[in-house]
Amino acid sequence: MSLLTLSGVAGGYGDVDIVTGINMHVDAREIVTIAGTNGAGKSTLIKAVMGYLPRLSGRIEFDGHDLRSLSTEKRAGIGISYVPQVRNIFSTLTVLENLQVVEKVADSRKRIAEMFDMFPALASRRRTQAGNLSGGERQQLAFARALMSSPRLILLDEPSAALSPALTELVFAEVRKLPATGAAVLMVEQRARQALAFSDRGYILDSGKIVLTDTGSALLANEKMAELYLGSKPVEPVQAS
Ligand SMILES: Nc1ncnc2c1ncn2[C@@H]1O[C@H](COP(=O)(O)OP(=O)(O)OP(=O)(O)O)[C@@H](O)[C@H]1O
Repeated sequence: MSLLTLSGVAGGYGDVDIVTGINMHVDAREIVTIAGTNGAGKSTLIKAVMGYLPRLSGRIEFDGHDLRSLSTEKRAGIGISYVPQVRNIFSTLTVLENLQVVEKVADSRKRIAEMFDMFPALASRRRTQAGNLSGGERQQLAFARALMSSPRLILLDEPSAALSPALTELVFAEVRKLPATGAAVLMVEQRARQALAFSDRGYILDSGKIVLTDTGSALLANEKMAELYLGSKPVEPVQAS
């Protein structure tokens, strides 16, 4: 049985459904990327899993729980963490305080020490106000906050948003480490080619519907679809002769 299963999910913010007929799953410790056109409903889909959609139909199950019967807080309590695209840290608090304020952590001091082991850049900046961190460090802090509760599923909404190519590499390297902590990852990413290269599987969304799903490598190998939905191939650097 999958860790997360969506069956016939539809929903939106007003009268009109933004996503429809969604069937998808995420297995334990998998990395799954949702890619697709702008406005296709990618972020809407992960908001549905966390309970942020005002209108929803269909079934969402997580580890045997019917998620729709649970509040967002209860979903967090059973092992789901969500890292939104913006406002995912408290800028006026220090790095350490950002970790200390995460609620419902069994042994907060121990877990903070583990987070500092996992993210050494944060350890050395523990007294720094989070608003003064670099973009990459902020994203690491957002991940560390999400990991404090030892989740089994982390929902990431565009972790590379607003980051330079170099910082994107760094943040993606951190994403790749998440399964080793026991968490599966369901991620929305604009830099879809890069993300699918290290994802176990992916779903391509167009106008609120899944149009294709396969392993990350198979989606990248499907040149026609990749060109259509994943943007142009990055230009290879020219070798000096
Ligand atoms: N809070 C909201 N209230 C009303 N409509 C919304 C809300 N959030 C998103 N939408 C609309 O839902 C549609 C899908 O948005 P969503 O953010 O899920 O798309 P996306 O695929 O993640 O897009 P992008 O790649 O451009 O971020 C868009 O038309 C958007 O305007």
